[in-house]
Amino acid sequence: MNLLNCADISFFDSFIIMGPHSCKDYMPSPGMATSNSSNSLNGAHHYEMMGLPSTPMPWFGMDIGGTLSKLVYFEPKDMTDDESDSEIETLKNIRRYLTKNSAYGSTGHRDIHLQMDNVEVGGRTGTLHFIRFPTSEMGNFLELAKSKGMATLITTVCATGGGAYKFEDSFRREVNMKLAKFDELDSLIRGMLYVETNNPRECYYWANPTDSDRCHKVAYDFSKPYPFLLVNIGSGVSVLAVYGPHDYRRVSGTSLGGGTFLGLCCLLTGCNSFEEAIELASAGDNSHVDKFVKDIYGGDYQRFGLPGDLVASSFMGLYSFGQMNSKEKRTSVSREDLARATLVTITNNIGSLARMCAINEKVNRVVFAGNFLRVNPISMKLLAYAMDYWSNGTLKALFLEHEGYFGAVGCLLAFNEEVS
Ligand SMILES: Nc1ncnc2c1ncn2[C@@H]1O[C@H](COP(=O)(O)OP(=O)(O)O)[C@@H](O)[C@H]1O
Ligand SMILES: CC(C)(COP(=O)(O)O)[C@@H](O)C(=O)NCCC(=O)O
Repeated sequence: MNLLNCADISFFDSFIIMGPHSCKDYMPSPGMATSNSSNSLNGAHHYEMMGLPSTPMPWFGMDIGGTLSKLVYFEPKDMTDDESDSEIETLKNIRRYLTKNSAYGSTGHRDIHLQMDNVEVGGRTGTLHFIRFPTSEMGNFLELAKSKGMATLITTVCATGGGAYKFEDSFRREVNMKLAKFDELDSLIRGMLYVETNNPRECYYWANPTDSDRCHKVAYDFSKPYPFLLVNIGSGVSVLAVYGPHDYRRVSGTSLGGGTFLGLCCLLTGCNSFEEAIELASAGDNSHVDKFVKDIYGGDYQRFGLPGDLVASSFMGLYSFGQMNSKEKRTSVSREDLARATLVTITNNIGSLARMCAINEKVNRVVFAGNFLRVNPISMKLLAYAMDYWSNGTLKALFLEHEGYFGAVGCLLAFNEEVS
């Protein structure tokens, strides 16, 4: 298993043991570090005694998506001396382990730049930490948990995303852990509204998106958010029309999403990761691959307002007869160009769907979220331009710093509200 090495086992041990409610149910297995546990108050009991909300620490929210699992960890910072003294050693170890490291094995990462300090969750003040790992590692994660004797533990973790359903039986079977499941789109909206409210620079737009010298991010005041369209670009794409905190509809979606980009890009270029795919695309030129309106019309298609530099047909440039025949052109095109063309194709298609949905729903703000936009300014700028251009300036594309983490935050909040 790649996700974990020996040093990391404590992270996942900790995670499995210490989901919400776990202190109450926690039974240490032989050999575990529990030096203080015998004479410590358990979490739930302790908080009740202190008059604090009864959800025991640690607090995790997990969003198990089609590609990535997102884990949000709340680190309390308002602990009294009494509370600190009586905290069991395992909890201290978890906090230390999670907050001192930024990488967990070769595929687990903490996005330190996204950390949110001094936020309030469930009546407590603390820090939110943002961690992700590939969902493809989940089987190994459970395997490891089992091999560590976790099956004897009874604990509950709040979870959302398709994986909360898909892996529910495996969690119960392998580690005897219950998942408190929350709907992913409810969680997405709840988390997004919470993070946006708590981070003044969360929401932004791209000014001058087509001018590389003048293009820059500008903070956007999203304090009066409704109505808006929320386009979540994960493995696939969901489009939600949001009219209030609990009032929304899933109006559309497409299977051509972030997963499609990554899959096609790996096939076409031989790349092996999202980061590599984006790096290739950044150095590529889709005009070597796509066919433009001007390639067909010799200029603009004026009657219907299609500019000559609009892609008329994605990837078709590879097969057209210009100076070279198609076979030569195919072999002369670079991996970078193919990656760029794939990125542009997927992004434009999502932009087009978003625009149609916005018109249908009569909204003028389109918020894009999801990890497809991670380290991906090319797509953000394309979406920003497309929304603006095709709406004659009436539609605004907005983006969010915490891109793919809202579902995990939302289910953490929902769980705490439900319990307290
Ligand atoms: N490190 C990464 N590994 C894989 N995909 C990534 C990574 N970073 C960004 N992505 C992109 O994000 C998409 C997944 O987005 P996410 O919002 O996490 O969706 P899901 O919930 O379906 O996993 C991938 O399909 C890919 O396009
Ligand atoms: C099924 C999903 C909600 C799962 O969410 P994801 O893990 O992709 O973030 C999403 O992939 C989706 O909306 N797909 C598009 C399906 C469609 O409308 O064609």
